Amino acid sequence: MLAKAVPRPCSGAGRHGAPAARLWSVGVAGGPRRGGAGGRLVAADAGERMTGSEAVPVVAVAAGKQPVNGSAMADKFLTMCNTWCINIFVDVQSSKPTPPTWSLMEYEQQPGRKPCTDKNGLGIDKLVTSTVGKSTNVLWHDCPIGQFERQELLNQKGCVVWITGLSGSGKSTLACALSRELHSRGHLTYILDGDNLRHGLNRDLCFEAKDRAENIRRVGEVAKLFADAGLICIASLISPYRSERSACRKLLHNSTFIEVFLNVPLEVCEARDPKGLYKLARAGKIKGFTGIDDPYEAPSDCEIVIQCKAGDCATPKSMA
Ligand SMILES: Nc1ncnc2c1ncn2[C@@H]1O[C@H](COP(=O)(O)OS(=O)(=O)O)[C@@H](OP(=O)(O)O)[C@H]1O
Ligand SMILES: Nc1ncnc2c1ncn2[C@@H]1O[C@H](COP(=O)(O)OP(=O)(O)O)[C@@H](O)[C@H]1O
Repeated sequence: MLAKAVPRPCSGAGRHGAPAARLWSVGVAGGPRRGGAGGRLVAADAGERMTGSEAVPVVAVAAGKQPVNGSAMADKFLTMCNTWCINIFVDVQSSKPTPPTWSLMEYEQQPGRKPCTDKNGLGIDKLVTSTVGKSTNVLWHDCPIGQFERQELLNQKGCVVWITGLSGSGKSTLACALSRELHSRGHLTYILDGDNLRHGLNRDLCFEAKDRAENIRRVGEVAKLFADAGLICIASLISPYRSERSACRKLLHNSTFIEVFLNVPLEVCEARDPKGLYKLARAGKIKGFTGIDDPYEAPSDCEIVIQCKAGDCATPKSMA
């Protein structure tokens, strides 16, 4: 269990006699991998400044204008970072009776990274924001618990298995079989099924080319998050366009995107037609149906091809 926050002076308090600012330093229990504060929580009104070099490695810098509760802040970070040290410096005008609420500006956790200090040495850096797509002034917030730690916890490597193929080719069936197989071997998986996602996240999209492209892009981004979470993410959607599939691949590290082409001829899919959609498409009641009057670009360089001809189709279990 994590220790409750016990306010007490931090290690650097009183050494420098810097008068202008009050400082809140919160040290969180050091962990085995990264070294740190020595396994004890310290949440202290230090009474004066302390520089990063005096403390355990500085990993966070914070500043703000509202009142803060040091213990709550420490608790919050204990929850977040219970495996190694995190120090948070909040600069306070000494005239104010209570320290301010912090707002995380920047943190660093990698050895050798430059500590966050401003020219006054208050441990406050300039905000570095960027423009990403249509979002301006956005800042990436990181957390010391990353993919590596999650993967260690789960004892597996996060990755994406991307199943592409015509409607009726067996994508969902294969995704379920694979999930079941991996689950039985103790692996955590999650399926992102095109049809299912169109009931929620992608309900605003239709089957026009630009909407399909957006559909694939979103699923790629979500799949990336699941892989980052340490899961084996199985994405199963038609994803008919090569360029969009390739863009999804680029979102992930090498070898963590496994593209599986369920190569089932249109005639076989059409003969199966479990939802009667091919029939409707042939009757002109569904426009732009993949394989009928909308393109499917077969992968040319995917990791796995599962060939399935009429009357010669492996069982989903053996495919998995
Ligand atoms: N016009 C058209 N073309 C193809 N498919 C259609 C269409 N309209 C509806 N459906 C149903 O939607 C499912 C495909 O959704 P996806 O999100 O996988 O498609 S895509 O990747 O955006 O192309 C697909 O599910 P699956 O049969 O599981 O592939 C169909 O049930
Ligand atoms: N390996 C297989 N062999 C024979 N039939 C299959 C196989 N995989 C799936 N099917 C059948 O094909 C139909 C379409 O499967 P489904 O998984 O819904 O495809 P998709 O998700 O690509 O539309 C279903 O009726 C399913 O039972």
